[in-house]
Amino acid sequence: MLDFLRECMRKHEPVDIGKLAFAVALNQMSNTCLSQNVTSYESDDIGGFKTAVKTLMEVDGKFNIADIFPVLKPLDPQNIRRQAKAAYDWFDKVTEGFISERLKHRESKLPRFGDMLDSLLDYSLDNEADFSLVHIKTLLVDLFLAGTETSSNTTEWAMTELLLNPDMFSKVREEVSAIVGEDGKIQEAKILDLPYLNAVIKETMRLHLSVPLLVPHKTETEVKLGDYVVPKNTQILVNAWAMARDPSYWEDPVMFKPERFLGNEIDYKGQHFEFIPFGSGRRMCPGIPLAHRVVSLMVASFVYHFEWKLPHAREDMDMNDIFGLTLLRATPLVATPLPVA
Ligand code: HEM
Repeated sequence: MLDFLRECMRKHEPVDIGKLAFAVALNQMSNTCLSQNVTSYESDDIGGFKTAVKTLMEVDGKFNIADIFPVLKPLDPQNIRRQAKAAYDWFDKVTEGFISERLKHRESKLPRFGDMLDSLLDYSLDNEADFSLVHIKTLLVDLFLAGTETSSNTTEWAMTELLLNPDMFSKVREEVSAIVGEDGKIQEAKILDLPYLNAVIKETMRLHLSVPLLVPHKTETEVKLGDYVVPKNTQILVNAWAMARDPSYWEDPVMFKPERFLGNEIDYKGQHFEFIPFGSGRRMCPGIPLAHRVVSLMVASFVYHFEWKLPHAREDMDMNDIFGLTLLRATPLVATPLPVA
């Protein structure tokens, strides 16, 4: 990532920060699962991944009239099922390719990668009836979907706020400088110990909640909640976005103020219900440690290694978002990296 940004700096080329963060988050995930990069920033549409993820986040977040009138289901009047199917088919094909490539590699008796895919295949060999290649494929697709746009989107919003607030940008840089080793590299192991950076990430997740209504849940039994009785099989949407802006919990709720997270214990691990960007309870996000690390490292790297020039005045920054399962910036954040003075 840094080499690419230095090249852009040399050529005075602007960078689509969200797209770059998406490519980095995707490769980070593919390296964990498959020990390989699956894309690069230059590749068109991030090798097809970006469109597939975007389509699924858009259609999964749409109000589907067929949920209210099931008789309409076969007609798919909003084209939701057809679009989702095309994107899932694309993902299935790509993921099947990764798995069959690995199976060939294992047959050839070359050294193992020892990564997540190898572990899943080992487990599947011993438990084929319960855990087949289809399960592995589904799990990989889930991880690629759940762990890419969420992380890149949070990074893009954090950078948007920092570029709009130069004092905050400088504070983050100053803090990160303290954990740069003699080789000039940010020491990853120390990245989570930076209180101000941490506060910036939390405040970004509060104000620009990546998954505003969390993932839809369904009651397995009838549930009593206060004075309400929720029948079995009801679809539940939790408006975490509204909770994170509720003025009875937050002072100046629509202002970006990382300081609100300094000197207190409020975090996103599902115990502070006014702030649940990763959900809460049994089905909350299992990717929190990874997400926190990846987003922190990207933001720290962008801020520490470069100055950034926007193509417009700060006041002209478009702060609108597009609603879907994830809350994306309506206008991609584009800026040109410059050398640090
Ligand atoms: C900033 C980044 C991320 C955000 C904001 C985020 C947010 C969420 C949210 C809100 C949910 C639904 C929770 C609920 O409905 O109660 C979820 C589920 C999930 N997330 Fe994340 N996530 C992020 C990154 C990741 C990463 C990096 C991974 C992969 C390692 C991941 C894997 C998952 C999975 C597998 C689920 C489904 C869990 C289940 O249904 O049991 N997420 N995430």
